[in-house]
Amino acid sequence: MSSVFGKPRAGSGPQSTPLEVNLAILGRRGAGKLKLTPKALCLTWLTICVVEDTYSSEETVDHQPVHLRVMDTADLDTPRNCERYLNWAHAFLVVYSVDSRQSFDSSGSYLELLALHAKETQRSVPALLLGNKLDMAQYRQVTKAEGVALAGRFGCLFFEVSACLDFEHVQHVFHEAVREARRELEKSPLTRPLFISEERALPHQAPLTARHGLASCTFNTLSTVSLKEMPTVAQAKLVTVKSSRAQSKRKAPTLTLLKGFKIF
Ligand SMILES: Nc1nc2c(ncn2[C@@H]2O[C@H](COP(=O)(O)OP(=O)(O)OP(=O)(O)O)[C@@H](O)[C@H]2O)c(=O)[nH]1
Repeated sequence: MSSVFGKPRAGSGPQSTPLEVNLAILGRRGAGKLKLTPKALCLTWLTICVVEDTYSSEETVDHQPVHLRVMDTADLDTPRNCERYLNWAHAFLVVYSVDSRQSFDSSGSYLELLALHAKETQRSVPALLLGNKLDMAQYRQVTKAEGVALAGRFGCLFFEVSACLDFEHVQHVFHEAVREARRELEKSPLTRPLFISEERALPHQAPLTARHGLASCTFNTLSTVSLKEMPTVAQAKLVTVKSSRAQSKRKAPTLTLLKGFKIF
């Protein structure tokens, strides 16, 4: 095992600045995203939950300290309000459940969305396709070959795992995601600020829904709002943002956050 969750290893001294990696987990309801988050996998992991369902931890991957943030998104059946993760993540884990054809179909929509986003922004963000619930293989609705083929179509790595039973393999996948993100960051070292944008589409851009049949996604918000309008601390103000996870799970419609502060 190349690292210990939550415990920086000997050798990752304070002199080395951790690499910051944001990882978003996408997938249909019930695919196992929450189960896959290290919070669910390892109770000793030091998690800081500031934005609902975004977790962070100090990791060591290939002897390099990494500050890893994981966003467990909560779309219902199709991609929604995507800009909150499209512009935030350095890598994506697209998850389906091997015992659910519907979740596999949704993972195709997510990969399509990511490909469109990469095309529109001219920025490639790595994605990994993950077939979860391998322990349910006797109820398979999706073959491994189909997973391999879908991943091949979008040029992403593919894994089958069981979030319930195989912690080490899941951890390996997270580390692969970090490696993929690191490769991209080395090519283009501009790191994106963690920023919660208000859900507001600019009037001159048609939403993705209209153009590509995907649910309520706009690609433009952060690139125009956060990068140009990132306020100084003195200008920071309270804003209310929607949390789809809160809406779907905890029935709380909104979260109030301090806009302008680096959250972690
Ligand atoms: N057998 C099995 N069940 C799993 C596995 N991963 C998740 N589950 C179960 O599948 C159900 C859904 O898992 P979640 O992690 O909540 O799925 P989610 O994608 O976060 O779903 P939403 O929160 O609705 O978006 C739960 O009952 C989990 O216990 C797995 O690897 N094997």
